[in-house]
Amino acid sequence: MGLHAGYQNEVYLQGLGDQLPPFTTDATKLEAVAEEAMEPGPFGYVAGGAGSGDTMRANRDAFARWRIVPRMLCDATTRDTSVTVLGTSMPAPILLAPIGVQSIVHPDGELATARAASALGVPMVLSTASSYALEDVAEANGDGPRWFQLYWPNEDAVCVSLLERAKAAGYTALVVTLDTWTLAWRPRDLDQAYLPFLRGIGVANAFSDPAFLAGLEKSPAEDQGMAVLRWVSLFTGTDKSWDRLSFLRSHWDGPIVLKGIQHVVDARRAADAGMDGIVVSNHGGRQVDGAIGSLEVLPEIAAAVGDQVSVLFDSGVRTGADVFKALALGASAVLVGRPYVYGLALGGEAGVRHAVRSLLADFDLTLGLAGARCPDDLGLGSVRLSA
Ligand SMILES: Cc1cc2nc3c(=O)[nH]c(=O)nc-3n(C[C@H](O)[C@H](O)[C@H](O)COP(=O)(O)O)c2cc1C
Ligand SMILES: O=C(O)C(=O)c1ccccc1
Repeated sequence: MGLHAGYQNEVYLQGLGDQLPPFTTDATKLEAVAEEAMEPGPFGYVAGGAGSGDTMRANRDAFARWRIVPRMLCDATTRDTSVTVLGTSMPAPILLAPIGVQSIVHPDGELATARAASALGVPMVLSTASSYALEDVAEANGDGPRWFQLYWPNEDAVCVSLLERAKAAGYTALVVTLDTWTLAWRPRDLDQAYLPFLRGIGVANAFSDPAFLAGLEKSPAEDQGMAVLRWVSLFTGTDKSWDRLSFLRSHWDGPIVLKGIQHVVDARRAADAGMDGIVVSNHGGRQVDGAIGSLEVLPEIAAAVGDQVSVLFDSGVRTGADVFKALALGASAVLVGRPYVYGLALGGEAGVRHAVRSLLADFDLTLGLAGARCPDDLGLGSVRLSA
């Protein structure tokens, strides 16, 4: 048996003692379940996408078009889902995507996520816009694997300071997000006039950063509004260029991954720039409304650069079958976003654990039932485009 499939037995056995799982094991229903429990502002912020939601739908539609073609009599009873990506070994090719401002859904926010991730050995990618300082999240994460997501500040001193702090706190890889240099038109948030930062959430890394604080005339305690504006303006704009990646390289000695790649030419540029990895992602459909479904571009990007850089994938991963399909189409691992945030909203640390264990078990079982023993067994022959 695979390690994670054991959660299936655990759930059924607990049923003998009349105990049900804390909430649904169906990640495609999680959003509806979470909506009942969440405040409208935070729920809309998490669930929403750019514009009409077209790209969010495209992300899911792209998964539905690919079908798994199972194989039989493969002796897939004993399975090993573990992989090593960019020097980080993980129990399955699944990481927790960087999600900012998690305290809007649960007071423990990223601390709870960090504890759940560490208990499972699943890597978390901490957002620059976290609600707790990166050092506090690292402490909650303990020995767990962790990467840091960078929203690349316009001031080099602040950038270097964040990188040094992340390194010192044990984050081993840097994920540089390129697709969110300003927030898209998001009607769901606009209609409620709801934006977390303006309410002073997601600024913990700024307000604990000496280089950031050095640029303020008044402390955040004296003038929170000015401090928030400075933080927001640091991440707004596109003055960076491909040749500036060498700056990050010179201040970060671990792997660097570019997140938000959708065009094969950009994937090649990332490889040419000496990056270690990319995340094929459209930010969960939150940035360019009308953009192509992220899974649609994965095969061509993996074919173009898969032998030079680690190709990770996100946007729309919900089930074990989705993980399977992304790996078959060339990803070495996937990041999952909203599902674990709904888990956090519904049950704090235990909720994240349940949501992630459900995905791990579902993936492990799908892998075995389709006739594969490990992620490496998957390839283009494992799936087919349906009409
Ligand atoms: C509420 C929310 C906040 C997010 N914050 C960040 C962030 O701070 N940094 C980042 O790189 N991506 C952020 N993302 C994007 C995720 O990392 C990821 O790309 C996306 O959620 C994947 O799609 P999925 O939610 O369909 O799994 C955020 C996504 C959501 C839903
Ligand atoms: O909302 C987002 O998608 C996002 O990436 C973000 C950006 C800054 C702060 C918090 C989240």
